[in-house]
Amino acid sequence: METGTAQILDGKATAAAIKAELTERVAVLKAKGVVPGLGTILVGSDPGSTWYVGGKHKDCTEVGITSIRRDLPEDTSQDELLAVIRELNGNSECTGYIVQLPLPKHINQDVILEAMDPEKDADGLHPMNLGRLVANVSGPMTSPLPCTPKGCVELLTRHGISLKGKRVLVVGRGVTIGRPVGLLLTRKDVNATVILAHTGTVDLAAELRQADVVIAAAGVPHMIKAADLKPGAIVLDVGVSRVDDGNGKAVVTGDVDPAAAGVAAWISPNPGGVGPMTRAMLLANVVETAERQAGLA
Ligand SMILES: Nc1nc2c(c(=O)[nH]1)N[C@@H](CN(C=O)c1ccc(C(=O)N[C@@H](CCC(=O)O)C(=O)O)cc1)CN2
Repeated sequence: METGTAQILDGKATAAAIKAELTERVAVLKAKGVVPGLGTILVGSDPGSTWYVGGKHKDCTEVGITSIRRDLPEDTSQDELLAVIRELNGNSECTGYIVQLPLPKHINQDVILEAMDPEKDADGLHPMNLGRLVANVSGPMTSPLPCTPKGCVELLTRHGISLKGKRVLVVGRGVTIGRPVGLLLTRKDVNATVILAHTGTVDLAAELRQADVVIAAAGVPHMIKAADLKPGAIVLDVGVSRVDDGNGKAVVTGDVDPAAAGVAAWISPNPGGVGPMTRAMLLANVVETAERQAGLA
């Protein structure tokens, strides 16, 4: 098998270019007296979630968006969290906000997401906004899209890759990635044919062999091997796991074995692929919402 041929879907460089564009759009908004503000709610002190939230605030500073942080202890009750949600729903400095996921097990994620003001949902995960994605097959989207699915499409588009007529296999049916990415890719502006595989899929190997594009979002380290792929496939490695590097240090690992680069035509590295795009798309959602609120979009 030939090795090392895949071209890289460089999320880091693409996200940097998007952030530069957003910085200009934020300046236009501010000149019109509109100050976009992102709120974050973090419950607990999981190191990954703490790092992601810190990154969101750093990104906001970089592009000129105000940010508001609500960090709560692990034992915060569902009612206490709902009170913070109500506070941000009514906070005029916060034009959009997110609740960092996953939440501790004693809190019902569905109840929390549903309590958010859908017009302030910067993650596109409120059931109203997910419903808008289900309902809207071809018109312009005027509600926020979940950040990782939106980042996948943007990463491909900015590398000149069209999914029209392509057979896309999504591995993973989670609410933040797998399910919404399937909806996004089957809209008429993308026109892909999507197969959504999950733990109940009987013959994943057969599906992988036929897929022109694989979006791996299962969260199982290196589950997709080079030999599983159709030669020339486009591979987006979205899964994030932290594994021991053998010296007691936790390192980020994707769902795709790095040797897959020898078979794929395009591959997103992990880290450095879809992760930075997720961060950039959150900023894009905040800016787009502020532009709509100001009648500029
Ligand atoms: N409310 C939300 N919660 C979660 C989301 C989300 O979109 N909204 N997605 C993930 C976490 N996440 C953002 O919140 C996120 C994940 C990964 C990255 C990223 O840039 N990863 C780096 C590697 C980082 C590392 O070393 O740990 C990369 O891929 O290069 C950014 C954001 C779950 N929760």
